[in-house]
Amino acid sequence: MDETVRLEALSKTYGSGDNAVTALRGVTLEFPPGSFTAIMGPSGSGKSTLLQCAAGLDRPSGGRVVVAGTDLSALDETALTLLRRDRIGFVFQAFNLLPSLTAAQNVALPLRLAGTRPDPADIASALRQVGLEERAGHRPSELSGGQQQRVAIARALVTRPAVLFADEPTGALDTVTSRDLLRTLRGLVDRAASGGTGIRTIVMVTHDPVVAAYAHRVVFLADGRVVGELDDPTADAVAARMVHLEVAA
Ligand SMILES: Nc1ncnc2c1ncn2[C@@H]1O[C@H](COP(=O)(O)OP(=O)(O)OP(=O)(O)O)[C@@H](O)[C@H]1O
Repeated sequence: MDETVRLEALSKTYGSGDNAVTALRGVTLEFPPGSFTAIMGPSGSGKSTLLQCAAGLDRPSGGRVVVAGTDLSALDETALTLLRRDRIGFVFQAFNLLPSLTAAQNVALPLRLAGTRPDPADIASALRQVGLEERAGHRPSELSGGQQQRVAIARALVTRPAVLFADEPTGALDTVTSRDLLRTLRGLVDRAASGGTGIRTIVMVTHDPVVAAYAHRVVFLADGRVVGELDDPTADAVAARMVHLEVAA
């Protein structure tokens, strides 16, 4: 199956009449399997809105989102919930782990919620992918911030989603921990691209050029439009583009 995520002429307007705010204005993008893309742009440029619509958490006002061959706009709420559960992973700045559960139990949660009996081998595999198999029995309070975020990523991976969406996943982490986590994310995509199992596509929103430089490609948004792309980005090149965008905004 073609697992590419496609955004086709995506638009989003919040509110109506005098209060209407247009957040996206005809965004067309593709996120093919094996790609790790960072979305950047000035505050208010539409980054989070793009991620929410692409992940099926919010409905666009116009255009289409196609995830692994399925047009999200054609789905009712139940079908959309199932597709999100089975095909899409999310990681946010706040880790949202349940404090009373161990790392392994937190990772198993999406499977339990889906009514499946978790296979311990799958839980171990998800924790191994983020380098945390030794800490399976630890509760969040016994883990560092970076380790907690790794558990959140393992939890997103356990359902084997087609794509992982991440909104500022390193926002709450220090520099060293962020770097480790980003290497892990990049490694997951690169390993899958070279024939391994695991997550094949990551789309990540960030404000930080250093974070964006871990991606294969950076897409720049301004005022709800795609205004540029950079392949094999360096932090300096991303920062230079951002200065232009901030000045123009
Ligand atoms: N629920 C909402 N209701 C009304 N307007 C909204 C809503 N969510 C976002 N907006 C507006 O849509 C525009 C894009 O917002 P969005 O959060 O997508 O931008 P962003 O690039 O992620 O910003 P930031 O970098 O500050 O997080 C902004 O003008 C914002 O005020």
